[in-house]
Amino acid sequence: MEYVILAVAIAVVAIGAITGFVVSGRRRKTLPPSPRTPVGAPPAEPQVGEEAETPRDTPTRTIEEVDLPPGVTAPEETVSPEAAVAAPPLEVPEPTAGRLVRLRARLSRSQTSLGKGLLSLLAREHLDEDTWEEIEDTLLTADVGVTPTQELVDRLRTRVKVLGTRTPDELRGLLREELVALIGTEADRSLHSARHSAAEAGRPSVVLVVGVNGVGKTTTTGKLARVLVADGRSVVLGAADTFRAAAADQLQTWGERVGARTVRGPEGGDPASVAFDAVKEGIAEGADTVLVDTAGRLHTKTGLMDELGKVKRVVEKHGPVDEVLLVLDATTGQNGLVQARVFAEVVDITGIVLTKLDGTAKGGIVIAVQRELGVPVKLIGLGEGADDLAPFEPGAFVDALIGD
Ligand SMILES: Nc1nc2c(ncn2[C@@H]2O[C@H](COP(=O)(O)OP(=O)(O)OP(=O)(O)O)[C@@H](O)[C@H]2O)c(=O)[nH]1
Repeated sequence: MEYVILAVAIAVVAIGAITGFVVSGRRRKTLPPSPRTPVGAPPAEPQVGEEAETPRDTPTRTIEEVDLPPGVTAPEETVSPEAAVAAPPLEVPEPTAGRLVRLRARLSRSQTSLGKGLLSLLAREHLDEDTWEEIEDTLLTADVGVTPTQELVDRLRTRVKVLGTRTPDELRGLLREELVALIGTEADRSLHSARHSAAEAGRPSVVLVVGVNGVGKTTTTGKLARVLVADGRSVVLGAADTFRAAAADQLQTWGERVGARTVRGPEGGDPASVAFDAVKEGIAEGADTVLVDTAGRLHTKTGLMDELGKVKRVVEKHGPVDEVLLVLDATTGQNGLVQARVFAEVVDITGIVLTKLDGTAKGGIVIAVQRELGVPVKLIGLGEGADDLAPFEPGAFVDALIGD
């Protein structure tokens, strides 16, 4: 019996010893001591379980740059840590109502030459032929245009005669009425920027922004996004100016400031396809308005003008374009009218944006360009600031010119 107990005890001890050896052997295999490489010796082969070193010759990639393995899709709501930290707070643009009144001082050059010039001439005691000619010259110099100038002078002559003696207030009232009538109060100057009804698939309004190089198209598109956001619209921007490298970045920056997504394409890519994609994105997002900035083009270059027609046709595959805004630089005078004519032959212009009215004494271009195209001025640019684009109101504009 004692032998049996002894044999069992020996067997237990032997099994324990064998098991302990195997486990510790496994541990050793799992965590081998990291071999130190002697100086000058070739680097040792990496061992199983060692941390792989970052290769020194390849730049570090961010998480966005690393492709997912096939079959794995990225989660929808992934926000990169950088975006979460760096995203600047969204700006709240100023309301658009009364913007022109706020910016009236910016028309100072036109105020002095057109508004004050006319008032002081009309205030002369004797309104002889020479004075009427001076009035005419003042209007022509301010780019009012020949026919509208003639109409205005004829009406003023008649009314001043009827009036007899004139006080400064009466004169101001008279001039105001006639200038407002010349600009016109009947036209619809609102921008079609609301979503279409469910009957029209609830698609967004589409606004194309066109014009020659450097008139301020891209900045106007950016400012217009702010105008629309200020009025409660949601906006998608289309950077179809693939011609000028910086234009898409510029537009995207404008958009980011007010939370509007910018759809862009490769540099030098097909503008029509960017415009098409922007509208598609606007539909997918359920946006109110899609604003498409197009490349500046010389109105004398037939190929580029044809391309603009194509942009419009391609966008129309989603449905009719609601607005085509022609941006004109008010400081270019008669040249602006020539541009307007050529653009109107290629696309149906629905509204005019006159930029840089702060830098000219030729505020009369508002009247001339409307006459030229038979299309209303809808917005005016009065400076380089983000909220220096104002919806155009004839009464407020004339008040700014002649003082109220
Ligand atoms: N003073 C003043 N400057 C303006 C106004 N609108 C635009 N600008 C300036 O005009 C310059 C040209 O503007 P952009 O928007 O780059 O012109 P663009 O028409 O897009 O140019 P392209 O892409 O070359 O066709 C910029 O310096 C703007 O700040 C305005 O109402 N007043």
